[in-house]
Amino acid sequence: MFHVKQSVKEVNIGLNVLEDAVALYNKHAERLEEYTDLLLGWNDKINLVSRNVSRETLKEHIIHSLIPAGMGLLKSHDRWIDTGSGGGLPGIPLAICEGQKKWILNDNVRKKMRVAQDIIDTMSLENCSVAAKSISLFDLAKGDGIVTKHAFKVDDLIRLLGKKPWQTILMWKGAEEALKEVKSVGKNMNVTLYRFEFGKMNPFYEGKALLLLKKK
Ligand SMILES: C[S@@+](CC[C@H](N)C(=O)[O-])C[C@H]1O[C@@H](n2cnc3c(N)ncnc32)[C@H](O)[C@@H]1O
Repeated sequence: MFHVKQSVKEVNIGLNVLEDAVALYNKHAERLEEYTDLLLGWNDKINLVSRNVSRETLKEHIIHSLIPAGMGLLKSHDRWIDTGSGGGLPGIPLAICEGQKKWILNDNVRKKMRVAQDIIDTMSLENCSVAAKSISLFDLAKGDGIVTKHAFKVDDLIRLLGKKPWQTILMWKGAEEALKEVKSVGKNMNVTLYRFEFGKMNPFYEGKALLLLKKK
């Protein structure tokens, strides 16, 4: 069968973007560290992030979650669904730092969403709620944007969304897997890959990227 290749706009993202995310972290450090404490406490009981994750690595995950805020990529929607959220990444850090927007954490594992709800209640995060079900069963509204960090293959997520009125999907992914996976998606969307080029001093980000899908 003849396949027309999905065209992908590739953009290299420099260190200034990481510096912006670190500055955003520092601005909200107290609340983000409160979240870190709660997540570390729960992670001993339920596997939310990798077992025995250090506080330092968790800080990297949180800064990683904040990167699109500094890039202005969240401006397009007032409500975002974080699907495959697990322990609340990237949704909870974004809800803390982007307080004027609404955030819904979604995961199909109920016990993870019970933890997320407990964190939301403990922190009184009023712009954040949970939906414990498969994203395929979530009632997506027309103006909703979707964020998802290392949770789905591109075509799986698009298949799970089916005929829902999605417009923007922002995925935290490995750059090469993203390029491979995006080949099989339809031509009815604009695709941009933002590669993190933060240098050897920041090995956590090596090979990582943000993939932005926008329906035409
Ligand atoms: C690898 S974890 C990623 C967690 C988090 N985003 C992070 O970066 O730490 C993937 C998550 O996707 C969830 N998941 C898998 N299929 C799903 C579906 N159909 N709907 C919602 N969540 C799903 C899993 O339960 C799991 O918690």
